[in-house]
Amino acid sequence: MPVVSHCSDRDQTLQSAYRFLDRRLGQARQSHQPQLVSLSFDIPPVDPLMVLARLAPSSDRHLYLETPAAQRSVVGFGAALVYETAGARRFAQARRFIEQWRSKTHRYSEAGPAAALSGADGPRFFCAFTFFADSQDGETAFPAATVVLPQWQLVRQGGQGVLTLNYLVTATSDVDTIIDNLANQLRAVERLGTAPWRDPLHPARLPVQPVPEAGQQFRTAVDRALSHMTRHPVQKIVLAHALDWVSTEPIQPLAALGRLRQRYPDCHVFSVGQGNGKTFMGASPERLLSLTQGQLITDALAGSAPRGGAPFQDDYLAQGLLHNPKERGEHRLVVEFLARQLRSVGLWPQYQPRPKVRRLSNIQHLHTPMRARVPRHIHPLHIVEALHPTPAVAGVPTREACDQILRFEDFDRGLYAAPLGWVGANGDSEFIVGIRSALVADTWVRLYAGAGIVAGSNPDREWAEIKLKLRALGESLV
Ligand SMILES: C=C(O[C@H]1C=CC=C(C(=O)O)[C@@H]1O)C(=O)O
Repeated sequence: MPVVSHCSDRDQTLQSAYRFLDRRLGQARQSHQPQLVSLSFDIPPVDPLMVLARLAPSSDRHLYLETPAAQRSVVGFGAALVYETAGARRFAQARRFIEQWRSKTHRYSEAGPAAALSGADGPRFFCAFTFFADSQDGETAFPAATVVLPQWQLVRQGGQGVLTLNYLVTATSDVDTIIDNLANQLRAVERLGTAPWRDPLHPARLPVQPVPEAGQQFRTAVDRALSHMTRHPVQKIVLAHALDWVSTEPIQPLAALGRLRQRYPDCHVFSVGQGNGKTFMGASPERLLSLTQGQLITDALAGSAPRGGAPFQDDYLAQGLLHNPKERGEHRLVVEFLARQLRSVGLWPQYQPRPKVRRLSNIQHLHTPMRARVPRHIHPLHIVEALHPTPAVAGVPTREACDQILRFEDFDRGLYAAPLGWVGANGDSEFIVGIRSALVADTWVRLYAGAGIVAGSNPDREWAEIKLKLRALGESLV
């Protein structure tokens, strides 16, 4: 994948981008094969929500992923390539699709050397997987595996921004039009400035949110799961609850994302949509995989306690969490699973023997970050496949726990608790687990929350945890 030229003056750059595209057009005509191009340019570090608000047509596919505390974001819209599949081989098929195109991409980069070094330029293949390999009832409208190479992709890392145009040049492509569109987009991005996006129409209101019903159904499911565990060798089942709710006014996904990133700056705020009016969004504390220049980090996150009203209460609850054998056991199952799965793909995970407490605005969790060096020949999706679903969202053993989830839950998980992220041109990659999430379609919303059930779990306390999670999300949506 050769990278061509670096020059500073924009007009000059557009001219050389023109010549570059014209050569690809010649190749497409000669070979009768479409040529995938990816052109990257330095831009100011624009706010990704501003991009979604001002530049992305609502009928376009999009993916947005931001970690506010790290000042890192990626947003993409439109589609140069789309691949959808389902079934047990979906990760392998997605991997093959990405590799087939990644190796053939013609790259042009006017982004500076820092962008190249940090992998901010070049194509990023966005991926969304559902929890189960085959969708259960189709109501969530997302295929079991989707790979999209967005037409427009904006990466922000600290004070640096890069715009990338991905485009499939065919024998009938018009290079003048492509360059005009590119020049317009670059101008539009520069006009956005770097001020943070604020929703002018829908400022945060008082927390009016859907009130979860009494939870009898969930508590009964917990009872049944506990009774199943006494009779079968299943150590943990993560049961989730879906709360459907119709608002009096349409939900504004952008305003909700703005509130989520303000309230959960340490989390990974995300949104994905296919341009059909349904948006899956949330703020997940759980990173499935972050791969930067061969260094992998994954989060073991399981075991929860509420936040206290004052620092001393917070510390008291955190100490209780750290010394609670049930919560520690639940956490240990995740650590052991991740370590085993990483080893199964040839990696050597490093981690501290004792978890830390990770505090979010509304809840605290036991957390063990795990690291490993990843050789170049191991594909990020190979690791994603080995790790999904972790016992933080499924249970132990995985297969049996998933069977019980299908028995006890009465809704399709869709993208909830499943891997969502991207694979970059240089092998870097990032995937989060889509928890603390909601599916939004105009006035309709489905909120998801789950809790790990192990021997000793108390149905009332698990329901309290579910309510806490649902309320936090519901408050951000309206
Ligand atoms: C499945 C969810 O959370 C998981 C992640 C962290 C802590 C969890 C817990 O303590 O139960 C859950 O395993 C969810 O929030 O929907």
